[in-house]
Order: sequence, then C-alpha cells, then structure tokens
Amino acid sequence: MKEYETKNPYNSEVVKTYVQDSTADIDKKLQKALAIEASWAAVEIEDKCELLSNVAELLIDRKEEYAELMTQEMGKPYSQGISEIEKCAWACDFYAHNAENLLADELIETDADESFISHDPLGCILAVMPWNYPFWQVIRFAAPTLTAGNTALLKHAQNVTGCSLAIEQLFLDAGYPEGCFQSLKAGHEEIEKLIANDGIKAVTLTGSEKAGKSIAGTAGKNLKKSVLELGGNNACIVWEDADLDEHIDTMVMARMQNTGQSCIAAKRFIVCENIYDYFLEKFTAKVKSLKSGDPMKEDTFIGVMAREDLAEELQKQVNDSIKQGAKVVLGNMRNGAYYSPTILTDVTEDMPVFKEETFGPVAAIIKAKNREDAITIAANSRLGLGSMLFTEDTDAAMDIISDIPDGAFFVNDMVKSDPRLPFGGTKASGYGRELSREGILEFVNKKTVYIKK
Ligand SMILES: O=CCCCC(=O)O
Repeated sequence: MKEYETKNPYNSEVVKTYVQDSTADIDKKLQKALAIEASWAAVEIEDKCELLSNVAELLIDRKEEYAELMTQEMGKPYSQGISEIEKCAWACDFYAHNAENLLADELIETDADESFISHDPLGCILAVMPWNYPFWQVIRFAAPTLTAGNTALLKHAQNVTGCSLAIEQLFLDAGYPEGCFQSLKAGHEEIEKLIANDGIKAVTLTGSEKAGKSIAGTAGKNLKKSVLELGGNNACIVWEDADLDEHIDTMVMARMQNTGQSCIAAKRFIVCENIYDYFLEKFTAKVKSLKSGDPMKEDTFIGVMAREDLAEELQKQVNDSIKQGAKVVLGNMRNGAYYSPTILTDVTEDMPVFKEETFGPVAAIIKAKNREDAITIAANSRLGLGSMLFTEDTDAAMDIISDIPDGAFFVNDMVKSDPRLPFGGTKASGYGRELSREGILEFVNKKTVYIKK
C-alpha cells in the first residue's frame, strides 16, 4: 500500500494523506467505465446536456468550497480560484447549449442518395492533467468529451488529489451514472500500462513536453490517438504605437495571472525601442503594485508557487540568465515556495528565460529595433501556443497573421481560452485542439456514411 500526502505550499501543512490506487484498483475502475460505455453512449443528447447544466449549477453553488480547496492544495489566490470555477461553469453551459448542433450529422453532397459524417463516441478516454488550473483543465476536457458520449478516467497531478476527487463527486452529484467519470490516484508507471490496455481508446494530456513525449510515445506504439497541450513561451509584442495607458494592466495580467503558472502566460515581452522606456516604467509600476501574501485573503494577487522545488527551479533559470547578462529590475527574491514578481531586462535570445518556459512570475523584456524585428524575435521559439500583439495599427496586425507560427494570435488582448474558440498549440506546444467545435470532435469517430437506395 503506497501512501502520499498533499501539502499546502503556503504554510507547509499536510492537507491530507491518500492511499495510491493499486493496479487492481485501477483495473476495477476501468472495468466500471467499460461496463457503462454502451448505455452512456445511448443516452439522448438532450439528457446528456441536462446533466452538464446540472454540473454548471453545482459549480456555481460550490465555488467557495472548490476555490478554497485549490488554495490549500496548490496556493492559488482564492479570488482567482473563484474565477476559475465560474469559467468551468461557463464551459459546461456552452456545451450544454451547443453540443447537439456541434455533434449533428454533417451532410455532404456526393453521388450517393445520402452521404454524411456521423460523430460516434470512441469509448473510454484517459486524461492526464496538471495542477495549475486543477478544475479548469479537467472540465475543459470533460465537458465536451463526456457530452460526446465517451467515458473518462482522470489521472490528475498528485498534489491536487482533493480537487480530483471533488470533480469525480461533482459529476456523480450532477446525476452522471457511476463509472462515467472516475479519478485515479495513480503514479506514472500505471498510466503507461493503462494506455496500452485495449479498454482505453485515446489519451489527452495537459502537461510538460517531457510528459507529452512519453505519453504520446506510448499512445503511438499502441495506435491510440492523443491530444497534447504542452508548454508555452508566449510572446507579448509591443509595437511603438501601442496604447499603454489602455493595455498595460492586461499585459501585466497576461504574465502574472495564477502567480505566473500558466502555459499561455506572456513570458517574453518584445518591445519596440521607441516605446521601450515608457513601457518599462509603466510595467514595473504596475507589477510593483500587485499584492503578495496569504492566498486565502481576498485581495492577494500573487500567492505562493505550487511547490518549493518549482520556485527553486525558476530562480535557477533567472540566475543563469543573470550570469549571461540579464539585469534585474525587480524581484528575484525567494522564500520557500514564494517567489517575488520579477522583471528582467537586457534579455537575449540565448538565455534560459528566453529559450525555456518560465513557469512563475518572471517577465523577460527584450528590446526590438522595429516591428519586423519584434516579429522575428517572437517567432524564435520551439514552442507555439500563442502570441499577443499590442498596436493601434490593427490593419498592419491583420497583415502579419500568417507570420505568427502559433496556435493563437491575439491583438490588443492577452491570449486566453474561451469555450467558443479552439485552444491548442503548434511545434513543441503539442497538437490537437480543445474547446469549441474542434474540441468536442477530437474524441469522436468521424464516420463516413454513404447510402445508395
Ligand atoms: O497551463 C495552461 C493554462 C491554460 C489556461 C486556460 O485554458 O485558460
């Protein structure tokens, strides 16, 4: 029997001790999922959507409880936890209202009497999810995937096991049949075995590039589909005509949300030299004004990082960049899992804070000669989740859409997910899309039906 603890990163107190699932426990859960696969797939779409509306309602009723749980387990500022749960409810409402249309047969005229694409569920989908948005990342996958008629097994990050079990209970309380959505308390070794099992039809991962390579490798070897949402090193490009008075708060939010622990955060600020000094002055002033502290307090914006080792790793990336010539304008102070909001200038393209994803409150600022130079610097990344551009010249912004090699391009706003829009990356940020029509169609059999009468 293997036990593990979840720990509050703010005060190091143990939140709870759990017993890890054995191989037999995991198999039992898989068998339970398989046992209801056909009956769940046969439930009318209207009824599935009603259950999803129940989830949305319960999320809103329980948002304080769930936000507190996230704060305890991974240090998310409470108020940002409330917003996360509200966003989960939004995604559930979106699919509750739109799934029927999105899954409808797609008629295609051919020389058959009738030809169309139908969308059948695949079966049991394995989801491997990270700790940074413990509810949102799961709901982003589960709301469309269950509504398409699949069942799901969730392997969540161990430090958010309480959230993982709360989500399982949430689906049961909303009226989903037992076995439709189950949480595993499993280690990585079990996941490899599970992917190879015939009962698992596909796998989705939100996580690191290393985890992506391993999971996609196992999935590929077993001819299973995978969707990967991996890291990001998003550029925030600031052209010389950007309206900083209007947008500086958004730019700061783009980097510092969730204490900087977000794949889609702005990590590299690439600023045209004509506006550089004014940008740095305003950006620094705003970052300085962010309140750090007890993540349970309503007015705390910067909490602790989810684990002390993550804060240490981040500080190492910063210190290695300083050795290569980066200058600290603000921050670079660590106390346990707390890492103070940090701004680095004189960042060059060979430094860790430019080349690697920084998963915490660190802004790397790079000066660009002009608009073209800024775009070239931004595109120099192995990752391709998204880019944002701030400019008053939206015609010029439209002209460079195809120069942005990422999964998303936002102009005068931060890269963010929205249930109505596809979400996913290119290059080492992964493949496949979540949310919107694209997301609900990732885990269906797009069956060609061709009928001659
Ligand atoms: O780490 C990834 C964060 C994704 C947040 C979102 O979907 O908005």
